[in-house]
Order: sequence, then structure tokens, then C-alpha cells
Amino acid sequence: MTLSFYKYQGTGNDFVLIDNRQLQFPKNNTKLVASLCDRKFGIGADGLILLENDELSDFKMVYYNADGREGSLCGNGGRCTVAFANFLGVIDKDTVFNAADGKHHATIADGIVSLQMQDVSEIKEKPGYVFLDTGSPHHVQMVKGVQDFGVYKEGKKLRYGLYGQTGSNVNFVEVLDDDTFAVRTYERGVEDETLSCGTGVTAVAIAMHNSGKTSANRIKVNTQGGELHVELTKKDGVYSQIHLIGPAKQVFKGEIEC
Ligand SMILES: N[C@H](CCC[C@H](N)C(=O)O)C(=O)O
Repeated sequence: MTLSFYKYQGTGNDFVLIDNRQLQFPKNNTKLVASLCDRKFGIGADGLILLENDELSDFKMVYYNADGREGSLCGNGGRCTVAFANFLGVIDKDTVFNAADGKHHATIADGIVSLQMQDVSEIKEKPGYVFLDTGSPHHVQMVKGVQDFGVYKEGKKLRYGLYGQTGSNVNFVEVLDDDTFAVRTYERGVEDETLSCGTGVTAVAIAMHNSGKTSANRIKVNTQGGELHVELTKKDGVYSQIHLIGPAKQVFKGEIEC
């Protein structure tokens, strides 16, 4: 089979995107998805995303981690899928689409995508870290000198040690300013550090606001792959109006025999 695909990246979190509106992609073939994401023997990506028709919204996004298994919400992937839908002419500048954790509103202008995330009301404060789910599960831990931190080693230990087989994404964060943070993420399902993790950046912004490290409602989070912003509102202990904002770019398109 000849498979047409597009490669997108959002602050260095990269994805294979496929227009699957005709439902031709073999969705249960975990090995195929993993092989397409393989950086030596395939296209190479942190994940693979199918854009499909949806009866109740503009489109549906189906996300697979690089291990080939269907994943939870991918924030950067969601932003890239909005850019892809705009490129295909499925949407113009404003959309509501369906993802693993339900419906999302998003806008796109000049290559910048603003993705509304689901409200967050449950934030588990633990000794030395915070756990919360922003569409995917996230462990958020403050460190000094995040650029020199052993993200892979420590991230893997926590992902399997503390969170078992189901796992969690693991974010190590450092305060840079009263509204700016740096984060590095060990990503579940990629089982490595990624250059950026959108649901992770969102979790970091909420955790930093909730613990009083910032009182800003627009928070800048520096990832290894670039800058993202998170806008949020806290009312009666619930975070809402959460928007993950940043670039989403088409890198190349191609065909692959598989
Ligand atoms: N690996 C994550 C899903 C993708 C998260 C990340 N790529 C993002 O941008 O949110 C998980 O299995 O929970």
C-alpha cells in the first residue's frame, strides 16, 4: 500500500499526520504505526495522528504514541491537526473538533494555533511533586538547573516506578521569572525525552499557578523545542478557559510503501 502523509511539528514535538477521512488506514496495526514513527527505519515522529470526519464536530483527531498504541490527548498534536485541517480546507480559522478527551475549540492565525484544553479541577499536591491530568497524565516536579538534569534516567524511573505500567508523563520544571518557566519532559509512549509536550506544558503552567509560583494568567513556558504560552483562569478552585498557544508547522509531505 502507498501511504500519503504529512510531517508536522509543534515546538519540536513531531508527528506523522494522515488524512483518514476515507477510513483507509489500518488503525489496529500497532506494528505499522510504530514502524512509521521509527526514526531509523521509518518516517520518524513522536506520534501519529489520523484526521477523520466526525458527525458532531468539524473533524476527529485519533492520536497514537510512537510505541504504536492509541494515546490520550496530545496538545501539540492537537495544534498540528488544526493546522493540517486548515491546510486541507476542512476548516478556516476557527474550529471545534473531537479528541480522546472530548471536544476542543481552537483558532489558527499566521501559523499560531490556540487550543482550548478541558477544565482542570483535580490537582494532587504530593511531597516534592504535583500530579494532574490535562488530557494526558502529568507528574510535575521542580528542579534546579533543568538543562543539566538527567531527564531520561529520572523520568523513566518515575514513569515506571511511581506510575507502573499505565505510567505518566514526567515534567521537570525550573522557575525563570515571575511568569516564565523552563520544562523538560519524559514522555509516556515515546519512552524518551521529547523536545516539547503540550499537555505537559499546560500541566506545568497550572501547577506553578496553583502553588503560587506565578499569579500571571498568561504564562510563558520554554521547552527545548521553543516557546509556548498558556492562558488560564482559576475560579472556585477550578482552572478553565485554558488555552495552549504556539506555532504548528508543516515540515514536509511524502509517500511511503507499507
Ligand atoms: N505521550 C502522551 C500523549 C502525548 C502528549 C504530548 N505529545 C502532548 O503534546 O500533549 C501520553 O501518552 O500521555
